[in-house]
Amino acid sequence: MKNETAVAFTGVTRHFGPVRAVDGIDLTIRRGETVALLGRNGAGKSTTIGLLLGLDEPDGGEVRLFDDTPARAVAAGRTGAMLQDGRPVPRVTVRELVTFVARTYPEPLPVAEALALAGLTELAGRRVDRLSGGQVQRVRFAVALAGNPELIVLDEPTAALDVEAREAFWDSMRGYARRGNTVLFSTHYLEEADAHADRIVVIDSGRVLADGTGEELKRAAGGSLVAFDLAGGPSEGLDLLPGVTSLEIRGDRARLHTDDSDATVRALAERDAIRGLEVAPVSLNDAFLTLTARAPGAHTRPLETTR
Ligand SMILES: Nc1ncnc2c1ncn2[C@@H]1O[C@H](COP(=O)(O)OP(=O)(O)OP(=O)(O)O)[C@@H](O)[C@H]1O
Repeated sequence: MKNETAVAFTGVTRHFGPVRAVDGIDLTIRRGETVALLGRNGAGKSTTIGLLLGLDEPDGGEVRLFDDTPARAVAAGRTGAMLQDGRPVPRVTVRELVTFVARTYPEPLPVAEALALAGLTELAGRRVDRLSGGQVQRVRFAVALAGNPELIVLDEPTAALDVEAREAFWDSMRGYARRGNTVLFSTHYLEEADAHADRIVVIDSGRVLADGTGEELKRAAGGSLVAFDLAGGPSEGLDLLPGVTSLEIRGDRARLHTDDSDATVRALAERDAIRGLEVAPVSLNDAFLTLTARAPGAHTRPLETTR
């Protein structure tokens, strides 16, 4: 039977002196999934990606790509990558560059197809050093696709792109994913992770804090936010109301995180504490902050590992 696992991290660690850049990561990505690696600066995303691509070796644990070593999977063209480095662009045309790279792989994608997937057909004859930032990023995407990889790894692919270029980029990425391929991308942008990934893996301090869909993450971080005016009333006991997971008082306004907003609102109504009542689902932004705020030093259990 065909192995359904594209990426497998088992107990992977990578320390740089006292810095635990990757601190015991277990992660499995199935073929065909689009996964976002979400974390703030220094969370360990790039180190994780470097280990995944065999650019660096773990101190402990094991990384497997398609049940093989990362180095062999990359050399065979099964994995393509777009990393953060800003190499100077050569004075060749887009088509020449992609053709050159494609020839280094055993079973490359036809160049016209790589160009089309990256949205570069019209720009194929243009010199690479005469392109805009967004266009250069698409060239880098085409280069990553050249070997016809089953898995593509993108380290903050849309950093420094404007909204339009970003949308164009994600369109290309989805086109590639729709062919049944696997995508792993890292980002600081919560909205991007939610909009473009089937699954979000939140990492902080080199550990997986949460793993699930955007919806699951929001639920795990406390499903809804219920806010109301205290209007001089007491705040004691609010944190003990049904469903409430945390309480925050800002001036005269109370904000309750709850995983059962109906029960919380009923209890507030009984206390006659519903002035200026507002009930909203937790935004992914709030969920992310809640998750990472729990992080410092603590060995937080992954909140949702359902696969
Ligand atoms: N070669 C290295 N030598 C020493 N420390 C390193 C090295 N590479 C990474 N680190 C440290 O490991 C931690 C994780 O870094 P990493 O680059 O993986 O984070 P990141 O999540 O990719 O951050 P960013 O979003 O800023 O790119 C950081 O504290 C970083 O300073």
